[in-house]
Amino acid sequence: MKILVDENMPYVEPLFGDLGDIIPVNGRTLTAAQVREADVLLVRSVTKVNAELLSGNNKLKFVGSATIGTDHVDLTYLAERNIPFSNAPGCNATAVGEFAFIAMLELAQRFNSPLKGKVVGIVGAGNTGTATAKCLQAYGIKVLLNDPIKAAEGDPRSFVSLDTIMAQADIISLHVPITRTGEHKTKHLFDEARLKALKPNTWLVNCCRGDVIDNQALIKVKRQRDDLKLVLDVWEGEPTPMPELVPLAEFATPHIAGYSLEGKARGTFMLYQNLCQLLNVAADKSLLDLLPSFNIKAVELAAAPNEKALLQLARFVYDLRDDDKMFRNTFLNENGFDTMRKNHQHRREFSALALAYDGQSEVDWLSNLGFSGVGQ
Ligand SMILES: NC(=O)C1=CN([C@@H]2O[C@H](COP(=O)(O)OP(=O)(O)OC[C@H]3O[C@@H](n4cnc5c(N)ncnc54)[C@H](O)[C@@H]3O)[C@@H](O)[C@H]2O)C=CC1
Ligand SMILES: O=C(O)C(=O)[C@H](O)COP(=O)(O)O
Repeated sequence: MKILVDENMPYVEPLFGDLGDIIPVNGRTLTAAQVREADVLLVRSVTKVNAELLSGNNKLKFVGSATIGTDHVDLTYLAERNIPFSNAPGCNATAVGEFAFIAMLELAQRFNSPLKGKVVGIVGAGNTGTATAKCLQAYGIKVLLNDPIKAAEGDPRSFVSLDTIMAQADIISLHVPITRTGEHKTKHLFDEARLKALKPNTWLVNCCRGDVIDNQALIKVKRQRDDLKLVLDVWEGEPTPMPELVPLAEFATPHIAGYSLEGKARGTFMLYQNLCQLLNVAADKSLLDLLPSFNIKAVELAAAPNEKALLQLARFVYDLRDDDKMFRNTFLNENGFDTMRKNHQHRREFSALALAYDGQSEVDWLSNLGFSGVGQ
C-alpha cells in the first residue's frame, strides 16, 4: 500500500510504517502526477485536496488531514467519489489556547498593563476557543463567549453577541473556521467598519485563519490607531503575508499557534486510528510512547506566582519572542514562511512541565491552567 504523506507530519514512520510504504512529499507543491498511484493520502493544511489533485487517481482508499481546519479540502468532491476522509478535530486546540494565553501575558508585560482584571472576548467557542477560555478562566479572567451557532444548538454555556464583545472586551481572540457563505460567514468578519469600531486600546489576537480579518483594512486602521495591539499568527495570502502588516503586529508568527509536539502527535495519531479502523486492523500503537520527556524535570515554586512569574513559567515552555523575532527576520526570504514552519522546533504544552509547591490549594489554578504535578 502506498501512503503519500506531507513531509511535515511527525511520527508517521512509527505509526504507519507497518501499514505500507511511506512516501514523504512537499504538501504545498504536491501534484496530481505524484498522487496518481497513492492508496492513502495524508496531508496538512497547505495541500488543496480537490478534483484537480485527485481526478487521476482511481485507487485512493483514504484521505486524512492532521489538522483541525478543513477549508483546504473539497469535502463534497470526496463524498461524491466515496473516498473516506477524516481530519483531526481538537488535536491542537490546547496548543492554540496556550499560544493565545501566552501572547496575552506577553502583551501585558510589554505594555505594563496587567492581564488580570481585563475582559476577554472569544469569537468562536469550539475546541480552540474553549481551550483559550480554559486558560483564561483558570487565571481568573472574565471571558465572554460569542458563538451564534453553538448558542442556537443549545450549548448550555452563556453567550453574548459580537456587538457586546466589541463594546465590553479589552481583548478579542478569534477562533472561527473560515467560511465564505451563509448567515454566519467569517470571511472578513472583521472588516474595515468593525476594525474602526474596536474600543480604544483593544488587543486583537488572530490564531484561526488570516482572512477572518480584512488584512488590507487592518493595515489602514492600525496605521491610524496606535492604541490597537495585534497578535497575528495567520495571514491573508499565506505563505506571503502583506509585508506592510507584519511590522504593525506586536507578535507575528507563521501559522504555528497549533504547533505543539503534543498537538502534532495527536493529529497524526488520530489519522492512524481512523485508517486502522477503515482497514479493520488493530490500532496497537500508543500516543504516549511517541512523546519525549520534557527537558526541565520540575520547577519548584517558592510562592504562588504573580503575573510576571507566571509569564516566566510560561516562557520555560514557550518563549513566543523567539518565534516572533525569527519570523520578522525571515518572512521576506524566498520560502521564508514555509521554511520557518518546516524547521520549527515544536514547543511543548504546559502539561509537559511539572511544578512543585508545598501549599497545594494556593496553586490549584496552575493545574487548571494545564501544568502537571502541582503540589506533589
Ligand atoms: N493557527 C493555527 O495553528 C490553527 C488554526 N486553527 C483554525 O481555527 C479554527 C477553529 O478551530 P476549532 O476551535 O478547533 O474549531 P471548532 O469547529 O471546534 O470551533 C469553531 C467554532 O466557531 C463557531 N463559529 C462559526 N462561525 C462563527 C461566527 N460567524 N461567529 C462566531 N462563531 C462562529 C462554530 O460554531 C464553532 O463552535 C479552525 O477551523 C482552523 O481554521 C486551528 C488549529 C490551529
Ligand atoms: O489544524 C489546523 O487547522 C491548522 O491550522 C494547523 O495547525 C496548521 O498546520 P499545518 O497543517 O499547516 O502544518
